[in-house]
Amino acid sequence: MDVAGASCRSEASWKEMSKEELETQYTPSSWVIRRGAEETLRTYSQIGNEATKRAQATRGSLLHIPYGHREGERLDIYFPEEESEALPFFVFFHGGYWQSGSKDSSAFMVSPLTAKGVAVVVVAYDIAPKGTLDQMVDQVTQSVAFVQKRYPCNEGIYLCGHSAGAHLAAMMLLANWTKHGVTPNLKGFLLISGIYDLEPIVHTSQNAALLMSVEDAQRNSPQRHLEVALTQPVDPACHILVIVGQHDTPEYHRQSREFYQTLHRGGWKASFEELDDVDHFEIIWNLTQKDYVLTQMILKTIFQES
Ligand SMILES: N[C@@H](CC(=O)c1ccccc1NC=O)C(=O)O
Repeated sequence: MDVAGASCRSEASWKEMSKEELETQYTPSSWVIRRGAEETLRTYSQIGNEATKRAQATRGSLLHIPYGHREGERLDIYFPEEESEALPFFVFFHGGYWQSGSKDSSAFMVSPLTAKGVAVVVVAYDIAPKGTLDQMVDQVTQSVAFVQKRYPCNEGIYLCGHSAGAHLAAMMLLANWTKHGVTPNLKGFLLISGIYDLEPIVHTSQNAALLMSVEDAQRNSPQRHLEVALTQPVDPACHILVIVGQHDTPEYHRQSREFYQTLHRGGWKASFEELDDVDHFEIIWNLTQKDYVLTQMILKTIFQES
């Protein structure tokens, strides 16, 4: 199958969907299989809250640290037992369609990662309606620059995001670091159940809070920019894992697959993983478990790379 043809066909496919179908495709909780949609969303918040409380009670941390001048520009850092500044830093951007979620309920992976000597940074950004997509992307860029400036001896910065947070992490592949006066030591990207082309979202109910125009969506779509990018502002040796759950929606599968293909064609060191038998929410809440396949993949990415 010729690749250009494939991407045209799939782009046409969301454009041809009814409003209802598009809405369902961009509602991950409609596709969960083990519990109802509401129970899933409740369980997700509950596990996130509990993991965060546990992380704060059991790990050395620096909480609510400003990385910029605005009130919402804060992050939490959780440390391994043995404190050092020469650590790998795993930086997490939460999901919630750029309009829900918070750092205070997103420290899912702190326990298993800090146990292996990784510092975990959980970033807050101004969600809609307070923040626009452009502002969120700028805030996330600032947060990464902040980590590099504060920990110049870090042993690598690994950016991870979930869903809307994976979009924000992916936008860092296009960031203009010179504007921020620092080049972060980016060693890996873990993009979990993400959205890389924002245009379909404009036509869903999610846009009531986001108020994106088609131009805003296009400007903030890494899928669009990387297809035509001439330069790679991040070291091309940096490993990018594009990950999707078996029970993510077909549109989320398409977006992840196409983003991976674009990275691969662009010469990035990218891989694609579909994780068995997990939905959009379990894929993250399972990160509380040290034996979960994705926890192990993250550790392998951090420790088996030169
Ligand atoms: N309203 C969405 C919620 C959702 O997509 C979501 C919720 C928490 C964390 C991430 C999410 N998805 C993308 O950012 C749903 O019901 O599936």
